Amino acid sequence: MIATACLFAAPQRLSQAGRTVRPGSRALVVRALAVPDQYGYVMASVALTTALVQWQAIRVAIARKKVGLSYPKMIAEGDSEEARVFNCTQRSHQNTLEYFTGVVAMQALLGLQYPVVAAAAGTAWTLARVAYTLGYSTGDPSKRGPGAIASGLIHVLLILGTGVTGVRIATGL
Ligand SMILES: CCCCC/C=C\C\C=C/C=C/C=C/[C@@H](SC[C@H](NC(=O)CC[C@H](N)C(=O)O)C(=O)NCC(=O)O)[C@@H](O)CCCC(=O)O
Repeated sequence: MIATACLFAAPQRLSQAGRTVRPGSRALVVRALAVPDQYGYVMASVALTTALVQWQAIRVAIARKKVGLSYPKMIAEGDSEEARVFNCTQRSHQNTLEYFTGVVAMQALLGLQYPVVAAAAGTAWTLARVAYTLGYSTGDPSKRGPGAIASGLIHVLLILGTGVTGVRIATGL
C-alpha cells in the first residue's frame, strides 16, 4: 500500500489534527490511497496504450509524406491508392483517439480494484487496435473489421466492469 503524502502550501488556514496551521506555513497531510501491489501492471498497460497512439501518429506522418499532403490538411483529395491509404491510416489513428481517453481512464480506475483484469483488458484492447490499424491502413476499410469488433467488445466489457465495480464499491454490495 502506498501512502500518498500530499504537501500543501497552506495559503489559507488548514486544520490538521485539530491544530490550526498558520497561513503560509506548510502542512503535511497524509492520505492513504490503497493502491494494490499489482497496480504496476496497470501502469505498464496504460503506457502500452499510449505507445499505440504514438505509433499510429508516426504511421500517419509517413503516409502524409508519401502522398505529399501539407499541413494542416487532414484528408487527401482524389481516389488514388496513396490518397486512400493515407485517409485510412489517418482514420485508424483518429478513431482510436475517440476511445483512447475512456479506455485509459477505465484501466486506471478499474485497476484500483482489479489490477490484473484491468491491465489484461487494456493490453487486449491495445492489441486489437494494432490489428485495426494494420487492417485499416491497407486502404480497404473493411479490413479493419476484426480489430474493430475485438476492440469494441473489450470496450463494452471495460464499461460494464468499471461501472459495476464502482457501484459495488459505493454501495458496499
Ligand atoms: C453498452 C452496450 C453496447 C452494445 C455493443 C455490444 C457489443 C459490442 C461488439 C462489437 C462492437 C463493435 C464496434 C466496432 C467499432 S464501431 C466502427 C467504428 N465506428 C465508430 O467508431 C463510429 C464513430 C466514428 N467517428 C465514425 O465516424 O465511424 C469505425 O471503425 N469507424 C471508422 C472510422 O471512424 O473511420 C469500434 O470501433 C467501436 C469502438 C470501441 C473501441 O474500439 O474502443
